[in-house]
Amino acid sequence: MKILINPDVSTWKEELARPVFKTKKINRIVKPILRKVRRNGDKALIKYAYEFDHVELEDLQVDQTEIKEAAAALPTDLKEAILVAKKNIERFHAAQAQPELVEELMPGVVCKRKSVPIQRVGLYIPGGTAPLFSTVLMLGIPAKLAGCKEIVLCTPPNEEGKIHPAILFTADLIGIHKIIKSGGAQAIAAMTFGTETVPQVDKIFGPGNQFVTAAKQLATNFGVAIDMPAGPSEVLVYADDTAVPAFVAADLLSQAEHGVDSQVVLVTHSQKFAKKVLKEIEEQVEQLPRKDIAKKSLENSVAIVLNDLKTALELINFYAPEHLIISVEQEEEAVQGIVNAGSIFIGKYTPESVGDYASGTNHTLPTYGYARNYSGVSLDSFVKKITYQKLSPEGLKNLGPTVEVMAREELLEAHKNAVTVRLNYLKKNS
Ligand SMILES: NC(=O)c1ccc[n+]([C@@H]2O[C@H](COP(=O)([O-])OP(=O)(O)OC[C@H]3O[C@@H](n4cnc5c(N)ncnc54)[C@H](O)[C@@H]3O)[C@@H](O)[C@H]2O)c1
Ligand SMILES: N[C@H](CO)Cc1c[nH]c[nH+]1
Ligand SMILES: [Zn+2]
Repeated sequence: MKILINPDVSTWKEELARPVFKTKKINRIVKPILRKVRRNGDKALIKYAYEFDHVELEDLQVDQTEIKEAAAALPTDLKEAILVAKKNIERFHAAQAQPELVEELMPGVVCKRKSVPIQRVGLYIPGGTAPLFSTVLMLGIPAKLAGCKEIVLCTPPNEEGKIHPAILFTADLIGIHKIIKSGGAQAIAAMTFGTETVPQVDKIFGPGNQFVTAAKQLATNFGVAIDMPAGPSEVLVYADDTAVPAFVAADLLSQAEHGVDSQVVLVTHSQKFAKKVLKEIEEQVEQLPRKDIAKKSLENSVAIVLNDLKTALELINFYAPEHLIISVEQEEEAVQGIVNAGSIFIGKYTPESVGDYASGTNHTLPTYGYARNYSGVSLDSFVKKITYQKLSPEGLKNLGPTVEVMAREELLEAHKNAVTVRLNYLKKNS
């Protein structure tokens, strides 16, 4: 991890570039996968499980016995932890529900807006290098709260053709019963087109590696919606001398261990502090089971020393991190100055990992700088908002002339007539 001192604004883009494969290169791999799954359905999923997950699958769907065995295999403390996390996530997401909106805008003109669940949703749970059962909570809970009718979950199997028991236990706890042993771009393709075993869905959710993220983006060409591009994890820590270097190092490593393509950034005001953090990282990383992954992603990472809060805020908003930790004396000013971030962790006692698991917020968040224009997953992501309007005869008399004039000016006579025939009818019959 290199240290940069007051880099010029013109260099920020290059210095903070995320370590991504070129879209063209990734699409060359992913497009044929989509095509083959569309054409060959389950057969293609089985073939790709062999090629990428090194397993010969007989059945793609997890059966009830596997789910029961999973519950029995989990230690009690883990089950209890999952229940605590579930409670917080459920409460925070249930509180996001918006009541039906009704407004009478003119006498007799009533408009409404109501949230309606997206009927068929697909949840992708990463499982390549770590079994992210916490993501089952993050996606399954809002899907259930929203009232989605059909929920399918896809996740890659291990080399024995099994899914991690914590994923199965959590899915069962939430009430998701269609669990498919398929990962990567092929799983996204299956939920996009449907196969013999995997139902076609209306919207696909979930983070994943670059193949998954690219497949999700391509899937939108085939009528399916996606939550957002949620790719390799990242964190930016903004810390001054009041922060604890050991805490900051631990936070940076917590996201660096996700994948070799993760990126972590430290923004601070003194080179001395940056050096202390780097020294801590060097020591702490050696203790990690995933140190090889973490070390690789540290190569993509950077510590930036900037003179003042204003420049720091400019850089953070430019980078638009997935996760932002703020551990500085001018905490409130810093928090208020942020306009681009997926989720913000405030103060030295708020590690990013609480949000990953159990604080209640959602951990499926926009990466690659998409925090500039996307929100993280929430209850809202699982609903559509339908609007309604109803006019009484009085309402039509009040509003009709306005519409007639506007339609006339747009040269759309049929639009105007739809109002005029009714107004004439009302005149004749009143
Ligand atoms: N942004 C977020 O909210 C968020 C949340 C959790 C995790 N993540 C990220 O999710 C990612 C999880 O990645 P992962 O790899 O561990 O699991 P994954 O489940 O996303 O991907 C594993 C699958 O990738 C496919 N694959 C692997 N190599 C391939 C190749 N060469 N060609 C084609 N397909 C290939 C295989 O099908 C495999 O099953 C990490 O990058 C992590 O940072 C992000
Ligand atoms: N940090 C990831 C989101 O970028 C989520 C996660 C799951 N488990 C641990 N972390
Ligand atoms: Zn994490």
